[in-house]
Amino acid sequence: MHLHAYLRSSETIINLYDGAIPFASWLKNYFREQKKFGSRDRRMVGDLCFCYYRLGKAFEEYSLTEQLLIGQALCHDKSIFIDELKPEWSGVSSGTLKDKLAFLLRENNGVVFPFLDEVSNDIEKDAFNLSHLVQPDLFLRIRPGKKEIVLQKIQTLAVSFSVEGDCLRLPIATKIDDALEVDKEVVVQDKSSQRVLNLLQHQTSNTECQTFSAWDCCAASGGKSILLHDHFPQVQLTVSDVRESILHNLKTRFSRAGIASYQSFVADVSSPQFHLNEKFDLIICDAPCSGSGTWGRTPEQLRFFSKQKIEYYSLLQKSIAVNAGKCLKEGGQFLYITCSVFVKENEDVVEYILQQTKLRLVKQQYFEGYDEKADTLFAALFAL
Ligand SMILES: C[S@@+](CC[C@H](N)C(=O)[O-])C[C@H]1O[C@@H](n2cnc3c(N)ncnc32)[C@H](O)[C@@H]1O
Repeated sequence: MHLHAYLRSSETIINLYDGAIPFASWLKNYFREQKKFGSRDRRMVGDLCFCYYRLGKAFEEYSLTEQLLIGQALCHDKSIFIDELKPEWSGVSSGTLKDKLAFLLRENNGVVFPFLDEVSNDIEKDAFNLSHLVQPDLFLRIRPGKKEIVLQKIQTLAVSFSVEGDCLRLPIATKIDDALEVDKEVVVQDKSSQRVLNLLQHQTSNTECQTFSAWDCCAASGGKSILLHDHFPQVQLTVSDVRESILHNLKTRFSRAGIASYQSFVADVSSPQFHLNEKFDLIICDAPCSGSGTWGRTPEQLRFFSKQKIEYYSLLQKSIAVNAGKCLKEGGQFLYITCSVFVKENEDVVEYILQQTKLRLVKQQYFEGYDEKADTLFAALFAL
């Protein structure tokens, strides 16, 4: 395909996509139906679209074609589109992101993240804003006892990688499924997500050899539960989620991960009718959220997320956290987690929990990923 044809195809796609499902899944389906795109075409068009979404609404007054080109200029050091169609911009390609933005935006203020006023003051806003122009990396967590075999296998992939403890960083498009046994040897888990239970570790050091009970009340497909199990294999685990279908995924993953002993149930923990007879030593409340700390991976959200939804999530998080908190044993710990950077979903929820329950705040912090091509998470540890 010709460069102009790539641009036209990307424009068609952007005009068709409505934000209802993640763009990556939508695009996969689109390409499956449109047989004319070869693998190079898919790569080129996909890249044009993703770089366009990374701009958020910062260049809205420009035409779609211009925005596609600006996306290339900002998100890549070198792009064939710039070399061929905008050679006058080539000079800025090697500058810093800030320089590039200043050159391309002229009068505009350089804000690609649309809700900076909602972002916590603990987040370095300039760096966070600019991070959306950079594609995050792929992170794997190496499971206990698997490091040697994983590192051997990873060499066969012939890709650049780095390892920090159990955290393996790879280029985003690395195909790992053929080389590694996902969930058995490694878990696909962002770097910040891998660190989030560290808040807990020193708190639970006295239970390290004893069994203790834990409830992951918004378990989804079990990312945090597998992490917890790997930190504390003696844990007596209970998992639940409002979606039965996601618990099926969890069961499949648990079976691959070798976790056989656990309880599971479906429950809407936000409901006023929610009640559980059991109490736990540890509750992990990885609440549904805007995901605003992960939009580097889903940049279409910079355009499609509506601000009213922040309030919706905040209310949901408050009711889930307060209801779940009632199931904590005296002396137990409650870990509230989101992958959001918004005050209303984090600090405000913490305040609400303190007002509405007997929980004490031990520590709260952001796990920042915006300087290192990773996600940003928030976690608050409470004790009773
Ligand atoms: C951020 S995800 C959890 C991710 C998971 N802990 C992990 O590490 O893979 C939030 C989960 O909360 C669930 N959820 C949403 N509303 C809920 C509710 N009212 N009660 C219980 N779970 C809920 C969603 O279905 C979703 O799977």
